[in-house]
Amino acid sequence: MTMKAGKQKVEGASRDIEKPSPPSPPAAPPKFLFLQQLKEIVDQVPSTDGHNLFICRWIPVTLLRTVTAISAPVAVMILDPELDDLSSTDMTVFSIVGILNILGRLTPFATKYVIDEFKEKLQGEQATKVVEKVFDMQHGAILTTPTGEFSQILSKVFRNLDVLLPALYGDIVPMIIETFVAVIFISIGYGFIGAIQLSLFLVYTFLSYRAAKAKAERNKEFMMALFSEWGKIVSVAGSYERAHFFNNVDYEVNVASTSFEKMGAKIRAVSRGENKEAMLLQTVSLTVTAFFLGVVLAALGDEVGGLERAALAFYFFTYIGSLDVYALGISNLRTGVLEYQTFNEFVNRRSEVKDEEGAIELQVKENPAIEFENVSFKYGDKTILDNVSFKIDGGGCLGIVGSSGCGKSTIMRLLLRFYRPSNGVIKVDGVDISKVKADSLRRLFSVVTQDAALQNASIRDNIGYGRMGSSDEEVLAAAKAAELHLKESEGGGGKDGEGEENDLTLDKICGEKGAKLSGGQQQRVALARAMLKNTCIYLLDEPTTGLDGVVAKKLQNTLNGLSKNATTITITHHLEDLRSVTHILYLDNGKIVEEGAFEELMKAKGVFFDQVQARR
Ligand SMILES: Nc1ncnc2c1ncn2[C@@H]1O[C@H](COP(=O)(O)OP(=O)(O)OP(=O)(O)O)[C@@H](O)[C@H]1O
Repeated sequence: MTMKAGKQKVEGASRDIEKPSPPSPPAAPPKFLFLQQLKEIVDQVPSTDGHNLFICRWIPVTLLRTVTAISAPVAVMILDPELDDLSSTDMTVFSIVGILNILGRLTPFATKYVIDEFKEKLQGEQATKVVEKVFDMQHGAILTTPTGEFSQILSKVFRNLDVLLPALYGDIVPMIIETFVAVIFISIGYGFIGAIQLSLFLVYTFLSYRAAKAKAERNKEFMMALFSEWGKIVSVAGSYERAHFFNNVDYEVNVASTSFEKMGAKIRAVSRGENKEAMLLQTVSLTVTAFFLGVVLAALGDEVGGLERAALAFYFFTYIGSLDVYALGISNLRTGVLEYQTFNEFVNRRSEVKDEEGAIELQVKENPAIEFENVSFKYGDKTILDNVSFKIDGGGCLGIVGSSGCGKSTIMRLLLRFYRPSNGVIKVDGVDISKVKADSLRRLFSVVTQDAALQNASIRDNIGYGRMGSSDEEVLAAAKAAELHLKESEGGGGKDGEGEENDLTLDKICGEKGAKLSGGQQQRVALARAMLKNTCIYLLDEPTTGLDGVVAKKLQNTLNGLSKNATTITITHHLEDLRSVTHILYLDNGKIVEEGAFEELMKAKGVFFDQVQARR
């Protein structure tokens, strides 16, 4: 590969001065957000496997509940019986009403059973959607969220359906159906009483909703505190070695116990507030509703007989009992929707680098060229890359060096399109990467980063992750290429470094984040994974970190050999490793301050030369 001198810009002459954009005012919450979110949740239901069966079971159970609830007053209204002269028809109908009322007591259990079975399916589906959303999030947002906080958010949305579905399908919708059916019958039989019942129901619903909203807002406050405090508590597990290295066990315990205390204080504050407002509002409105219905019954005209009065009283008595459960359902629904909203706020920090409309598949026939044209990038207001331009011809090998934090890895992230440059264009094989499908772009890269990011699975699975469905022979060949000698490999293997025996096999479990392997072994598994993918662009960010000298040297030879078959970018602090690369960029403060081949830079006796000398 040859670097074209004319294309290389050491310093951009016409650099855009990027001013921080003024903070935008907070967006007003959309109107009827609750209903929108509820619709979003309910809309998911029909897509769920088993939905039709659920509806088939739920409808009869709900109808039974409605029929049961209104059976007594409707029977009396239709039959108009005389208390001291009951006919055999009256007796039969009243027996049926009695049986219905006994069955009616069982409907909450039946509803729960029907919902539970369906909920499991929906939870499974929703969990999948949740994880898909996570992979659609902003790179920075996901990386900077503590694991403990993240796990809380995920578990909350999963548990959320436990509350939400029974509230909606078990308490609220059946109560609304029951009320409207009852109001129709009672209006037919007693005129104004139906209208009064409907008005009281609507007012009660409104007040319960307000109480539920206040409670949910407080719960949200609690939830946010819980997420971040829980994140701190969970991080204690990861502090084991650090705490002992620095004799800071007391400090770590204190961090966790302070978080527990803060959570406890939040719980107390939330429940105190709840008692004061929400519960008071709900209790008062229930009492007022009961009182008015009582007054209405007492005010019925003389033409309404004792049996009718008793049937109506019985109905309103049980109805008021159901109202209490209904209010609890509203409260649970409001909380459930708010939790869903909180989760959405988290995952909706979507990647800004989505595929554009009409994005094309990037297809390359041979090793592609890579080009940065006047690329600038900021994290927030902080400029990380400032007008960077370079080009690697197809099959070329570029080394990127520079002080820590100068923006080397950022170049890699921009190339993989995790972020969008604030200025400039990045091209792969001559195509602007913002115009292509991200999947087709990423398919071209084999990546090794400083963090091996291993799964808690076998070495076979970890290497095989590079190309799913690979055979053991292919996995072993990749391991060998990465200087990871497994026992199953040809010639006995099982040797590390200068021939030290190891116990590595394909079945060896790597542990959480590779904890059961040494740092160097983790790094070689990560390399083998990339080598198994074996694509036309290799991105190597400190690929020999953590390796002993002999293995590092062998591996470096292998990596140097890669450049014959791929376009390669190597980021490293080991400057001597860059002797064979075709071109080196020296970055400082987001700018290219020196560039050229190794020997050219040594002759120039600039910063690169100083760094090489300092390391000798
Ligand atoms: N997600 C992020 N949000 C905000 N700033 C970030 C983020 N990631 C990195 N940075 C900042 O961007 C700058 C460049 O980071 P980058 O990882 O590119 O450095 P680097 O040159 O690869 O460093 P090193 O050699 O230490 O790996 C650093 O100052 C870092 O603090």
